[in-house]
Amino acid sequence: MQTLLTSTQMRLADEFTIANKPIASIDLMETAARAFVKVFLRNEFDTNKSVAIFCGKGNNGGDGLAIAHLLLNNGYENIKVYVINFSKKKSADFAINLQRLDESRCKKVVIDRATDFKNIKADIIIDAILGSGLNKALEGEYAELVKQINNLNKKVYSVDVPTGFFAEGRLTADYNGIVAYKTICFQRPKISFFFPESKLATKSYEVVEIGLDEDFVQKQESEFYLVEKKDIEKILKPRENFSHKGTYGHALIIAGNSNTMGAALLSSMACLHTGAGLTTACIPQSGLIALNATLPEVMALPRDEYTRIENPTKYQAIAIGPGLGISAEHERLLESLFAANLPLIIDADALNILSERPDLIEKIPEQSILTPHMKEFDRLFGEHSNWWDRLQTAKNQSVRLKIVIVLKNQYTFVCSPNGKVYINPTGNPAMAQGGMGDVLTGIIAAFVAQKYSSLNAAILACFVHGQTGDQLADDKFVVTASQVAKEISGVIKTMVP
Ligand SMILES: NC(=O)C1=CN([C@@H]2O[C@H](COP(=O)(O)OP(=O)(O)OC[C@H]3O[C@@H](n4cnc5c(N)ncnc54)[C@H](O)[C@@H]3O)[C@@H](O)[C@H]2O)[C@@H](O)CC1
Repeated sequence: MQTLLTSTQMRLADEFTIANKPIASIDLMETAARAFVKVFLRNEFDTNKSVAIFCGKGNNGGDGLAIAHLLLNNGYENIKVYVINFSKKKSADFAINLQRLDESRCKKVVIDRATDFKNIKADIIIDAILGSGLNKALEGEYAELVKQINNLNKKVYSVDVPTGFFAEGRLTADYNGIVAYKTICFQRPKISFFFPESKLATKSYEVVEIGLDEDFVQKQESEFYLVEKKDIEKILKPRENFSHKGTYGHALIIAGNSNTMGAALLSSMACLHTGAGLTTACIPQSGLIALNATLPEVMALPRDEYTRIENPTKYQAIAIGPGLGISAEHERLLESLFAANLPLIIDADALNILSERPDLIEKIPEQSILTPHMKEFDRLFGEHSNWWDRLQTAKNQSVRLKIVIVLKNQYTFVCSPNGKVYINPTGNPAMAQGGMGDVLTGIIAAFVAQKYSSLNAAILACFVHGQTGDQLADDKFVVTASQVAKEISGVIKTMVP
């Protein structure tokens, strides 16, 4: 897992590296600039293009000056640096790089006021005005300057973070910072990049290594971790010799209704392909033919309004909710499962039932896994106007109720009872289609059945679900839920030790 750091922690990592490694602060800045330029050159290899580099007077601006130098050395002839002189304060490394620039042949313009700034003819803009040192929203001259830069409608590359964008914390819809085409950020992605609001600030981002002390970075106390493929490979267990269906657990999927039987089929299909030893679908009579015709390996437990799950302990995982329908009978069924006090996987309509019965939320069995999307989450725990606040609530509720909350989005947040948030990096917009959540629920159920802990099951499921979608999206505009369910086993195979 990559530990994600706040801006303050990044500054500490910077100081620690300078104090403990044989590297001076100005050389660390040079390394960062070089790493930026490497990516920039890969994206914009045409040295005939003209580049305008806007530099503030802090270290972000210092990076910009070093980048100007490097681009000149890499054959870009048409480079112009705009020094934003709105404050007297300047950082020491900015001052060193400004002197270096003054000794070079690079063109430089000093901007004392936003109105000094006239039409810029450059093909590309590099934004190094303010970086992670941002301490308040842009206003006055900075806000005006940024507005003018955005109005140029040029391709903007931001250094480390778009000017005006908070690297962590609440993001509001009235964002007035730089709108970047790409942000090339240092050592770790910014926590804010995982929130949907970040699309107002940058279309994409790429992280570059700048030589900060990795051990120090990794050991920082953090609430946010980014899951990596190597973590998944470490958690996944191979199928053992002499094992049998009993080894891999029995999953029960309580799902489907007359008009939403597909949800039960998708969930069961995903559970099957993720390796549960046995899968039983608890569905209404009306779905039996469909189930038997499409998923012969899955057993049926026909459901009517009086159904209770007799002997729930015979299942190693019980998931409830996909396409279930909301009714008094289903409410009673959920309540009876809670009474058995076994961890459950709770999705879709089971979540909607809970949002109508706040008293039941208090009775969710510990170690259960809830898989809400944004709307389901807000129905359960209250309206939120931004993702930062929503995630804080998810974190707090996970700790309070001792449950795992899988808050679904392009980057899904897995909130654990230990207060940590594990961010899933896989998945893509081609997967934005009905049924995808049902598949995720089936995958989680299969991992729980195979005796992974609730947290690991959720982390594994989100990763392989997204990874399967990513592989399918390589040559597809849209990826359907059943395609993901069917391919999942092949993807897991590539990651099992
Ligand atoms: N690990 C690190 O921390 C490294 C950081 N580097 C660069 O250093 C940057 C951070 O540099 P600094 O801490 O000098 O800060 P910045 O260069 O981001 O900002 C400079 C100063 O602007 C002022 N300011 C903040 N918000 C403002 C606002 N809304 N309006 C007007 N002024 C405002 C603050 O006084 C701040 O110190 C990073 O983003 C990165 O580009 C790199 O040089 C190398 C390593």
